[in-house]
Amino acid sequence: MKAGVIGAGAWGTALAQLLAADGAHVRLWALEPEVVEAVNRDRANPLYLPDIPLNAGIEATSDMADMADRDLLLVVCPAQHLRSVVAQAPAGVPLILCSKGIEAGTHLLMSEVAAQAQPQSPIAVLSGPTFASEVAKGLPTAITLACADAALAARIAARIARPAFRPYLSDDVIGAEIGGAVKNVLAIACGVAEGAGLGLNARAALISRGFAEMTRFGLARGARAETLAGLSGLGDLVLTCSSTNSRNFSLGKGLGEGQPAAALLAHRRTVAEGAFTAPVLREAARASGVEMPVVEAVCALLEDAAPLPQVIDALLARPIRAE
Ligand SMILES: NC(=O)c1ccc[n+]([C@@H]2O[C@H](COP(=O)([O-])OP(=O)(O)OC[C@H]3O[C@@H](n4cnc5c(N)ncnc54)[C@H](O)[C@@H]3O)[C@@H](O)[C@H]2O)c1
Ligand SMILES: O=P(O)(O)OC[C@H](O)CO
Repeated sequence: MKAGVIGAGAWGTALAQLLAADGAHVRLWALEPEVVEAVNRDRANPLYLPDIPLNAGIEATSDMADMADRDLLLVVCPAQHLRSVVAQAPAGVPLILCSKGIEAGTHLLMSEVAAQAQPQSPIAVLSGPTFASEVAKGLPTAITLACADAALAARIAARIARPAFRPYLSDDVIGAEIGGAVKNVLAIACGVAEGAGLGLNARAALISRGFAEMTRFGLARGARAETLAGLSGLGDLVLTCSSTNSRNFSLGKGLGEGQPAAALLAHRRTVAEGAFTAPVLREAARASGVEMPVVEAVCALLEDAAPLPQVIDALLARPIRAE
């Protein structure tokens, strides 16, 4: 299968590197002409994945028409741009969605957005605990590959699996997507706990109670509990809530240190998806009557709606209830 990767940020570049590791030709679509030039001329992407020499089989382009001969397209743009990006992709080619988020306004998951933007294209989702730089360096990684069509999932798995990159198959596309979207918001919360010096007990509480929120929301949207407890849910939650390698965790750390959200978000080149997902998730959860107090707290901090001590007090003062 001839693979194309749409989006040359950290994750798209790392996936292109993975796919080209065996000498295969991989075409990488980048928005920025300087990224195309750097990949083709210098075998590097200093803007988004610095210090990683890229494989010779990666050919960058900024022309989406160059993706027309691909058998498989990995879509790796920020979630809020996925609709417009997928609409430009060639029709009918299987799309593997790697973005993590929920679309603002529609509350749709990426697979639902892609199905509207490219109704002829089969869809799969690739999601799990995967820091781009580690995958690009060939460090061991396991990930969920979710697809309603088991035969297509097997074909994709055969194309993307490597000795140190191990996909686990699932037919629960919605569950895989909800885990990836919600964990980014919870990682902001854990970053806040770190930045504010609240301690590791607080972080563990946020991970566990955050996971309860993810599960409530996921079940309400038709996800399966075992998917949420797998790589794309709990696995990614644990990864992203424990390291400043996570952009979402780092954003939260800044908030916890008292820096204003607007300053932290202004002029960012890289994407902290949780900042975009949080208000959409709050809206979607409220609309379906799902309680998500940690998500509500993250929104309050991102919107500068209340000072940090007040947000923490409000979380701690919630009524005692059964776990
Ligand atoms: N970085 C990771 O480790 C990682 C791992 C798994 C999943 N993801 C997900 O992959 C997606 C992409 O993240 P990333 O880390 O590769 O990005 P990044 O933060 O490294 O780079 C930002 C990307 O956004 C693109 N972009 C900016 N404006 C755009 C527009 N108008 N239209 C299309 N693209 C635009 C840029 O070209 C660039 O590719 C996100 O949803 C993220 O959650 C990232
Ligand atoms: O840097 P983050 O917070 O966007 O996390 C990257 C990946 O989603 C981790 O799986």
